[in-house]
Order: sequence, then structure tokens, then C-alpha cells
Amino acid sequence: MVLKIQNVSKNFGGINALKDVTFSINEGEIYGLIGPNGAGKTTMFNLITNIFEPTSGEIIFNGENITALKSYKITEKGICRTYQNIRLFPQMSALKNVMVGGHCRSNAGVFSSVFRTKSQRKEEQELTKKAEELLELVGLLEFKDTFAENLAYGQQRRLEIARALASNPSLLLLDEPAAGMNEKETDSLYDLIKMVQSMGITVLIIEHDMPLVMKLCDRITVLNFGEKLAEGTPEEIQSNEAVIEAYLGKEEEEEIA
Ligand SMILES: Nc1ncnc2c1ncn2[C@@H]1O[C@H](COP(=O)(O)OP(=O)(O)OP(=O)(O)O)[C@@H](O)[C@H]1O
Repeated sequence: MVLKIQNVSKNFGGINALKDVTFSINEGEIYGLIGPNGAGKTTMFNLITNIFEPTSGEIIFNGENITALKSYKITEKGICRTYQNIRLFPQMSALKNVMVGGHCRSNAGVFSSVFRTKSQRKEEQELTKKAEELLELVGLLEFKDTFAENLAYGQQRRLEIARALASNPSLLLLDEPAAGMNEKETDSLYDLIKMVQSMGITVLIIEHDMPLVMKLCDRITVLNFGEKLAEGTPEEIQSNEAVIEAYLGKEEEEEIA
């Protein structure tokens, strides 16, 4: 088991954003987190990466309790994420954006950063090479010198994934990666996430695009008003009465089938 969410709750003032949620993710799975707007999905990502600490409950990663670890420590342990709203450096090249993602794993200390030692130059070369490989993986190598802001929307989302991969995660969290994508972009996103899985990386994905979720995910948890409504395979989720009632809706159910 890679990640265990154990009885996690989060209150913001009077709002119970998450209530006693438990689920766990196996190594190599693509695991979906779905539910209506405001169900608590992004809050769950914010707790896993410790933007906030849970009000109660524990988060266990590879057998270690990471609930109270600082965000950068969690990245070092191997969890990396993308954001619902794209967070690239708009006036930096695609290559530099990916290299920034790799820096959190770089060994360069303050001394070598100031004096640019030989070892730092070597490390910079390695980061560049790795960033180029990742750009190739996400199909953006030809745009390596293009400012992020000049890339098409779907390309920016792929660039965000490349940047997250630069820190060598074993668990990748994707927050609505298909948002705003057209059908063609969504199809190539599917291929990319499958490729990430084949590299041995476990994926936890928040997504509203139901056909994509149902095609992509091995298992799914459905949140509703901060509570776990259901957990299961895409087939089980699509036929779960409570889920259909609260989220998928009768019409959407017909569309998915
Ligand atoms: N920092 C915060 N301060 C106060 N309330 C918050 C905070 N973050 C989230 N909430 C509240 O917690 C609830 C869950 O929000 P969250 O963003 O996790 O939902 P979501 O499932 O990701 O929704 P969406 O699909 O719209 O992104 C909402 O009622 C939201 O207003």
C-alpha cells in the first residue's frame, strides 16, 4: 500500500470540508477522487501535501506517518502534485519551468549556489538533460525554449505534469488535469497518464471528465459534502445508486454506459 488516508477530517471554521474519510491506494494504481463541486477533493490534496494539517486523522505514505511533515519534506519523500489552476512561470521557457521542479531534489547548497562550483555546473547539466527527457515524454521537446504563456492550454497542462515529474515522485497527484481540454487533448492526456503509470508511478487524480475517469482509473472514491459516499471500480461506481443519485445523475449514467 502506497498511501493510506485514515479517518481524516478537516474543518474550516464552521465548514466540515472532510468528515472521517478513509481510503487507501495500492502501488501502481491510477486512483480517482470524484464528487460534486465543494465535496472536499482539493482539500484532500491540500492535506496530503500539508498545505493544511487535518483536524483529525492520519496520512500514511509508504508506512510512514506524514500527517505533520512540512510540504517540502513530503515532496522529498516522493509525492508531487499539479494544481487546479495552472501554476507555471509564464515568462520562463518550458525547459526552465521543468528544471524548477527538479531543483527541490538538487543537492546544491548555499555555498555552491553563490560560487557556482564545478559540481553545481555538472548538476545543472544533469537537470537540463532530465528536463529535456521529460519534455520529450510529454511531447513538448520542440517547445523547450517557448515561454510557458505562449503554449496552448493543453500544452501548459502537460508542462505542469512534466514539472511535477521532475522531482521523481513515486506518487503523482493530478488536480483536474483535463479541465478546459478539448477531446483530442484529453485523449493524449489519457495516453500520458497511462505512460506515467507504466513508469511505476502511482497516480491519484481529481477529475470531472467522467468518461476519462471511468476509462483511466483502477479504483475510485466518491466524496459528497466531505464524506465518502462510495469506493470501488469504475463499474461498481457507475452502478452505485447513491452515487447516481448524488453525483452522476440519471442522464449522465446513460451517457457513460
Ligand atoms: N482554505 C479554505 N478556507 C475555508 N474554506 C475552505 C478552504 N478550502 C476549502 N474550503 C471549503 O471546503 C469545502 C470543500 O472545498 P474543496 O475545494 O476541497 O472542494 P472540491 O471538491 O475540490 O470542489 P471543486 O470540484 O469545485 O474543486 C468547500 O465548502 C470550500 O468552500
